[in-house]
Amino acid sequence: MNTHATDMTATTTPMKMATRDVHVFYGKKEAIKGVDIDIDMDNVTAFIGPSGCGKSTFLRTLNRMNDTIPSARVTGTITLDGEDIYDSAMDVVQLRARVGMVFQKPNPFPKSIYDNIAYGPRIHGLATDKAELDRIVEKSLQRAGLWAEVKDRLGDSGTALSGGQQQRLCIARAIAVDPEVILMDEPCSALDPIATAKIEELIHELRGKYAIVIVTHNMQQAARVSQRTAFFHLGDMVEYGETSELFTNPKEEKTRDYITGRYG
Ligand SMILES: Nc1ncnc2c1ncn2[C@@H]1O[C@H](COP(=O)(O)OP(=O)(O)OP(=O)(O)O)[C@@H](O)[C@H]1O
Repeated sequence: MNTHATDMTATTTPMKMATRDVHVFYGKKEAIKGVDIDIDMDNVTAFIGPSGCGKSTFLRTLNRMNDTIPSARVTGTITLDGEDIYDSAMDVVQLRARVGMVFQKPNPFPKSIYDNIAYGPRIHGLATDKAELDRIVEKSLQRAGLWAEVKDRLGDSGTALSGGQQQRLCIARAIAVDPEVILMDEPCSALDPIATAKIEELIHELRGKYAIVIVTHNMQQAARVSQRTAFFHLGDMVEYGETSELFTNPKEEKTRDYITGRYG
């Protein structure tokens, strides 16, 4: 149990995901050491902390992406709307549609822009005909702020777009299967400042429609895009609370050291 975590239970916003005593091991190495966190629908949650502290590892537990790493083992409980996502009855493909993910490096499929978006709805049977699929593609690209730029070239390859556009395409692809949660693992680290600003703006617009969790190295970015921040250090979640509070009045010394740059 992490005794330092800020008590967020006093808030009235609905909890979408909750983790209790979550540990992650890579072989014998313990990368996450008992994390309890509640993630609500209405806020963007940022995970910050020094390199190697376990932010990405913990993020990946939230949609069982760690299942793809043979040495990784997760213990503890993680729920989505109260349902245990590690239960053997959980359909992992379905789970990853409900809890979508956007990676550090934009990774569009080597397919057309249209097919990048249509892929998920097709395999999940979300559209009954072509017109409906067209509507999903348009709506997803609209939501990701990309429609105006690509509407006349939907047949072009997704990989021919700029890096920032590719990342918005990946966000649109996640949105297309109607997720409840979107996990973003340093989504701007490969982007220039203008493309980064567009993604940050997009995160603002998506807030409330999806529960959003973002891992970022960049504290200014966490301060700009999130309302809740969790600070990780050496596999522990040291502090979790309102972003404005955590950055101006941290409760833990380790958090203070990190945000004031005293921690290398
Ligand atoms: N696939 C893996 N196999 C073994 N160890 C791993 C693996 N992935 C991560 N680790 C280790 O787990 C720890 C946490 O790594 P993780 O990538 O989650 O940290 P992070 O905070 O996201 O770091 P960064 O900010 O540098 O991306 C590190 O010690 C890392 O070396």
